[in-house]
Amino acid sequence: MTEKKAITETGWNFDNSYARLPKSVFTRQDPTPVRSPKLIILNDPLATSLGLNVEALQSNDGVAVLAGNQIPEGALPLAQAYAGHQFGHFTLLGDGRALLLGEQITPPGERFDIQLKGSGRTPYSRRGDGRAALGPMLREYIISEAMHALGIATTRSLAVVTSGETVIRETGQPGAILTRVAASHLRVGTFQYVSNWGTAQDLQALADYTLQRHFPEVDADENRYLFLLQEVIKRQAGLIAKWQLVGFIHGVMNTDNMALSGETIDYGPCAFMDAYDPATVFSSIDMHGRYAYGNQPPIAAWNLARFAETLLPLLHEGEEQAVELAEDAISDFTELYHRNWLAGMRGKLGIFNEEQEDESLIEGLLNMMQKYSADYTNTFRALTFDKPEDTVLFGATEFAQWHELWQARLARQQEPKASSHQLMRVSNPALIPRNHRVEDALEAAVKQGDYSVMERLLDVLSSPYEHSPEQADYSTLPALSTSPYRTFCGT
Ligand SMILES: Nc1ncnc2c1ncn2[C@@H]1O[C@H](COP(=O)(O)OP(=O)(O)OP(=O)(O)O)[C@@H](O)[C@H]1O
Repeated sequence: MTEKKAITETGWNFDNSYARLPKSVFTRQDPTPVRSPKLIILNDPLATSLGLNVEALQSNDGVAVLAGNQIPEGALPLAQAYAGHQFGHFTLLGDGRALLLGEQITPPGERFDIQLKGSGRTPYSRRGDGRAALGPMLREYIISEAMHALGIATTRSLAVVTSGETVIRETGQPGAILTRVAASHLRVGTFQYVSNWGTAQDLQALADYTLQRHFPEVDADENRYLFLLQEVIKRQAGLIAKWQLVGFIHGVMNTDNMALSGETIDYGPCAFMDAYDPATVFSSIDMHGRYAYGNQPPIAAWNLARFAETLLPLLHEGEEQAVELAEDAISDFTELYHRNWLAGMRGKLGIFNEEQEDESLIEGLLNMMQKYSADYTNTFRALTFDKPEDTVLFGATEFAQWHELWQARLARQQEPKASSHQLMRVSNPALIPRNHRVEDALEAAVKQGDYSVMERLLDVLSSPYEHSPEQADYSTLPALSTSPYRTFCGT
């Protein structure tokens, strides 16, 4: 299927399978060249794993590709069409400031989307300028790479280049382009677009493409499209559980930001929770807490129901039967999610086997953490190292009781204490990208052109489970502030 392409010195080896889909799902569009591209950061390990040559990528020609000023051989830039429910309201969207160059075929034959974000206007730009500012692109770079290091499926960041141009947001900001790497950029919103504006054939072609790309193991004898729905549900159940387990708040779980691959996508207003509180919201535009930490699982189910709706004509020719199949699949999400979450929580508490009361043990801890505003990450870390005195819970009567119950629970399993400790070490990160640390890194980078703060932060975030003394500084909490931390849809 993959055409043979000449491999350039940089190692780019493009195919563009998306361009073989019906024309209604994309528009061919070249990037708009920028004035003077400058490489700010390059992800060397990721580049190498993609089969790219780091030195060649850093050369003028290499950077020109990352800026959209040159199109490498075999690439066929295009803007993807998609729609989406944004805060519940259905809207026509599409890549308004991003272009898919194609898929890099790595030496072992894997396929990854290479997308430039901030590469100029497209037919889907609406009133936008098609550009991105340096701060939000570096923020996406930092947090997506931190998520990857935490072991959470995510789009990756290959590079950020500045454009030498100013973009106007509230003030003038340095313009930048992020190179995003993804298993694909197929979203729930891609299906919503085709379901609304494409033909039945377009929808089937898109579903077949998605199956081939992400679920090639589909059995010829089964209902392929039901399988697609069930597999997407499974991946999301696993993904959202992982978000909850590390306290990640996506912030803008619109249907256009749910990737069918099961990767986390769109790092605009996301942030990690400090003190445990299910009502935590960081996004400045999320007035009613639709995307609060505790709402993420039901919102994922809601988004998946929108996905299922698009598949109805493919699930069964009878409408009633199709709806029944879709409803059954969607109703599995809650149970699947819960199973993933519970398994992860057991790991965070060093528990290997299953007991009926585990859930109430976990809830007991979370309730106390909420009551005393205990830091989510640091509480689990303190328990990992058996240092309850490091938490604000220490001293509370209910904590002493809970601790006793927990210790008794650990004593009831066969595994020795050392094994529990080891399980907790690999289940509880010492480090998350703390909001104040990310802000400090961005401020130094954008305001002073000093990238050293960000580089050091990226370095420690690359091994979040290491629990080394050198990292200790990065797990301290921000100074108390009267105004809560706020994020903005990154532009
Ligand atoms: N400056 C801009 N110019 C044109 N379109 C834009 C601009 N900023 C955002 N958009 C478009 O608005 C929509 C919502 O934006 P949002 O910030 O959620 O996405 P994004 O961060 O640009 O993209 P992605 O979801 O791919 O990470 C998207 O369709 C996006 O392409």
